[in-house]
Amino acid sequence: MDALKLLSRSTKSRTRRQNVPEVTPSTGQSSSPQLFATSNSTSPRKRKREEFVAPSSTNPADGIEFFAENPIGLPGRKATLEVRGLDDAIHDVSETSRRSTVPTLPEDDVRAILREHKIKIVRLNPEPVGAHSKHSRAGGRSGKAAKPALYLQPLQSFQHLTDRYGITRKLASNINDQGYSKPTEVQLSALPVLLDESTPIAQSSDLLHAGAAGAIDLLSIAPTGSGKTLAFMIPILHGVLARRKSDSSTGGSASALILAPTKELVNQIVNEGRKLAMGTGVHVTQVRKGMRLSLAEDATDRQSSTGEPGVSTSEQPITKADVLVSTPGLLCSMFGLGSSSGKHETNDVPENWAVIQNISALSNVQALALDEADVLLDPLFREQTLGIWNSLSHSGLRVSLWSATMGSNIEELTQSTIEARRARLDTAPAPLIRLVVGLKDSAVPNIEHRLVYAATEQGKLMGLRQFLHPAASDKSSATPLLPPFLIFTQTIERAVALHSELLYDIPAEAGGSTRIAVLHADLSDTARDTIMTRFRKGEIWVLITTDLLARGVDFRGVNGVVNYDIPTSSAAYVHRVGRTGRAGREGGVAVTLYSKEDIPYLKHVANVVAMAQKHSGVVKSDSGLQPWLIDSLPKLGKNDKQKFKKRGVESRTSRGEGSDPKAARRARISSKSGFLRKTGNNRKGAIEGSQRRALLESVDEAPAKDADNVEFAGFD
Ligand SMILES: Nc1ncnc2c1ncn2[C@@H]1O[C@H](COP(=O)(O)OP(=O)(O)OP(=O)(O)O)[C@@H](O)[C@H]1O
Repeated sequence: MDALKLLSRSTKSRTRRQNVPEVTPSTGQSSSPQLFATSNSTSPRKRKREEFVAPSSTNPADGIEFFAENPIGLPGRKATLEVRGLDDAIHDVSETSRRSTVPTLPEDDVRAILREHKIKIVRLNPEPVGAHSKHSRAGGRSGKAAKPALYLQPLQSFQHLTDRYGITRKLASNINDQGYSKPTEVQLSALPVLLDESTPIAQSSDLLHAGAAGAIDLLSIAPTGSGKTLAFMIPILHGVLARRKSDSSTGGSASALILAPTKELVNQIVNEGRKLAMGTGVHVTQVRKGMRLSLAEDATDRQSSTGEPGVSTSEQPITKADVLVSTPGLLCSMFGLGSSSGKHETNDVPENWAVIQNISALSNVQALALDEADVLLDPLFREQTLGIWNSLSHSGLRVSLWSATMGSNIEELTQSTIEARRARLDTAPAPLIRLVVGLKDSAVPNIEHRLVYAATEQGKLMGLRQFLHPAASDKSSATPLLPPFLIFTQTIERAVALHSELLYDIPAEAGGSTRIAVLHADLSDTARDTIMTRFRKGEIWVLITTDLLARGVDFRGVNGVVNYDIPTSSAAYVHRVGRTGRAGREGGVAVTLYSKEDIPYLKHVANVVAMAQKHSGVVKSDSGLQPWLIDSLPKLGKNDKQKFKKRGVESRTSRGEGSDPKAARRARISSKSGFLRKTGNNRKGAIEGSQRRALLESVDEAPAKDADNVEFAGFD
């Protein structure tokens, strides 16, 4: 059954659909956006009859009832909590009466909920001894001692955002309008950490000393597609509104900054932010070249004398921005931040950076969120990201880092950056919290992984074509790879080559070559935007790309991901395949094609797949991952691993063409075999040779033929 033909069918042809599921991941909503809620969660301990019964003891099969309100009600609590929270004017409600509407769960229940959802929260930096003395230190890097877990009240329902955390009515109704009914794991745990001013950590002595209860720094590691954007966007918008209310003098200048590694992701964050901020008066602004920003009032005088770039001048219109969203590169070029020392490879704070200059337009930034933080702090972006971070001069700056994968080196770098900045600015320490949802560095459990051995490059191409046009005789029980899907290659050149190979594979009646596109960093911004829009609209069915789209980009309806070239690290695999199976949707398929050349590098992928299968409890016979395979795959040494992470399979790069031209030729994406290519080249050479000869002969004859007609042009 050809899935592409099937998609292009008109209403007349309704035959033979038996192989294709009626409901694919691209259609409709998932039943639950939560990844780890089990169907038979029970109350963690027996209770006395009159005692408050935690929602976790209700039948979770009832979906959202898992977090249903206490039906019995305790004295002073409302028995039921309708959606009325969204209609109440929150600011009229006193703190006490607000809190009284939301039951507080006993610690045992909190533990049970966090355990069930596989959430672990710890404080990384120890609480300073004698925090009341002005210069007490936060303790720098964490010691090796085990960190005790923190058990904070989870966000049981989005309605509690107003009732418990004082989110404005408009912001709450915007969340409601997005159709989010139940918080995902990262939301139910991170939102209270970031919003609640009454938690034990928020009340810790160092924070009270800083006069900033509720302010913490956060490292959040949660699976792909688990709703991290909402988890950092709500506190950011809430913070902007709260600051506006308490201090109108800095109005108009950005008080929050979100950094993300790619333009596509920045675009997406801005869209999400704008939907949430609608009607609140908060401006979520994407940084663009040549943009002029307004300043915090206290910085205006300074700026007018220095003529700092990127900020407002009398000739330029000012762009209003409360929340700025940007890639690090764009922001650096806007403010002329940079270094002459080349890429920053170590984990230290860049002392020699041309940094540590105060940027007036960013002097009011009090919240910094790093989305895909491990990439932003990877050597490629590290210098720019740390430069921006260190240039934010507000003493109350709080930072949150978000990703599905984060190594211990990123944790250490975060801690040392926070500590160095604190020492430089002489600010009070704040708790640094680490929140982990699920298993660190693992793929989401709700997608089906397949490893397919294709022997050679041509085998990979044939394998891919098989997915595009599965034979009618293929009775395999495997979930078919239905469009729309993404194909990842190692380099831009390979993406372009694969695109031209597959361009005419989709039948004309299905839309032909318009259904397939390639997206990479060499395209213009407009072309990239157009392709993204067409893919989101469903006009493009197969999108070939590089790792540019591996991170953060949310295409709700993507049914599958094909790793045409093997990803260069386990984190890269986790993120690539995480483009499907988002928000708990079932049915996404991740196929990794590998050739003989890939075998030395396959182990990291095989390990992630094995782990995902173990945790989902589903091992399909056609997954291509037999236990013997994992055992027999070679393990890469540290140096080779780093080299592979940086360059990928060398024969697929331009460097490989120089070092091993034969291997590079073999690695070329082409459906023709080496023999056919050689014969073709010989024939082409012969034709060119005969054309050249014919041309020479005609040139020799020409003067004789045309001698009579030629004008005399004088002697040279
Ligand atoms: N509470 C919720 N209920 C249902 N859907 C949600 C909820 N929160 C977020 N989503 C949806 O989940 C999808 C993934 O969200 P998001 O892009 O924020 O994930 P992410 O964790 O940032 O993923 P990645 O690690 O790939 O960047 C989006 O389509 C979003 O609209």
